[in-house]
Amino acid sequence: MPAFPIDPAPDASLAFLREGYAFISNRCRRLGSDAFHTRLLGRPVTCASGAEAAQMFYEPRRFTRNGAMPKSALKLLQDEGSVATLDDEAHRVRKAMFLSLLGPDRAPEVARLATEALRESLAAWSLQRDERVRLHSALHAILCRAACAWAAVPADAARIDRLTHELAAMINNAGAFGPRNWQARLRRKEAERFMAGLVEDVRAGRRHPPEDSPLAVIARHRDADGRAMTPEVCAVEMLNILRPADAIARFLAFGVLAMHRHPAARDALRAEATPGPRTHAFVQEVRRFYPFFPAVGGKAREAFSWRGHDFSAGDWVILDLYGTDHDARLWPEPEAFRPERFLNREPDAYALIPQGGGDHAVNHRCPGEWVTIETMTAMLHVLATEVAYDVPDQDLGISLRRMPALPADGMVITNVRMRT
Ligand code: HEM
Repeated sequence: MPAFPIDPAPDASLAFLREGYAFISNRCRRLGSDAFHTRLLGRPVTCASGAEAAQMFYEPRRFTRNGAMPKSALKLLQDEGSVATLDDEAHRVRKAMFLSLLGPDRAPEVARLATEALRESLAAWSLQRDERVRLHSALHAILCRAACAWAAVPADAARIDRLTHELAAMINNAGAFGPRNWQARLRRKEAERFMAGLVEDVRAGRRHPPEDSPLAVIARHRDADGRAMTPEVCAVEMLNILRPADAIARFLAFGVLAMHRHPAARDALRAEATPGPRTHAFVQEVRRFYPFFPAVGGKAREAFSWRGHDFSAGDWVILDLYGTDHDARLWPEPEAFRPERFLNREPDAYALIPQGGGDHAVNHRCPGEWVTIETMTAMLHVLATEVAYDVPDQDLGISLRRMPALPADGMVITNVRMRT
């Protein structure tokens, strides 16, 4: 007998699309349980929510990501051979490479490049006051430029423009099936060919990026078996470093929306001459409050028990990221935007999980978390303190059915002025 309640619907796929980010937590509430059994895409699955579920899910080596995501989404978001598809020693060694590139000591460098690029754009926008700036796409282009500079990817304005569109298509169409997904995959192939060519140039001595740049590190990395990655896998990992520019741009657009909706929270940022604890707390609350990845899936690698239910090897489990970040047991009044909850408090590794949970080195938790936090902190502080702007009439609504989510009109600002 299953230990958890069973969702009475024969297949919940349509309900998942209809309810989006709230799908798992709605059912957990209704069924009075932190986990339930259902079927998605015709396959049996256990969905689980909350910090204890995250602890169960992020037990090292318990789950693989292989077979846990539809192939159409995998092809756009990670692709074969990427760090996300590896397990055990192969994963540990590849992940260590990512952590050496993206860890806390490297994050300030990315934040500095991103902030410089932002300041340049702000100065340009302030000269054309009637310009409507759609912040999500504008910030994506800015971050893409900064990420290319940092990763040692040579790119002129046209190449950055193309790359920005290719990367955006990967994210926007990951949840789509059919022609839209195929088209995005074709664009991904173009980006991959370009990256693979750069890696071949480095290996042949035709190109000399800085020793500690992502391009150089990825080109010379040796996997657990002592072999270099193929140029194709190097290209996949280069995109894994560039593509999240879109993710950070989404969180920044949400951050600007939060400053607009909560002027007192924005004033707390303004009160800090340089980004300090209040700016940090604001960034953490943006990451907790606003939706990005709804959930993450894994397939059990061996049998284990949790809360009286026996899982078998091959069982499919989905962990509710968004619902855990809105769990009232962890976050009193979870639907209130309250940066103070993070003042002088570093969150538990299984409670705040917009980028996964547990230990970065031994499981699949996002290695880009430090870069995300540091970049958001620096850029939101600039947006709060160095410029003023108007937020014209627009649809600022966020549909929890649209994955990945965004304010409906992309967060438009106008009349950008430099603050003296
Ligand atoms: C808003 C920003 C971001 C969000 C919401 C986000 C979210 C996530 C999530 C949910 C995972 C999967 C965790 C799991 O499978 O358990 C992940 C993995 C990953 N992320 Fe991020 N991410 C962000 C930024 C970044 C950045 C800036 C980078 C790199 C520059 C990055 C690179 C990766 C990589 C390489 C993985 C796979 C790690 C592995 O399998 O071990 N992400 N991210």
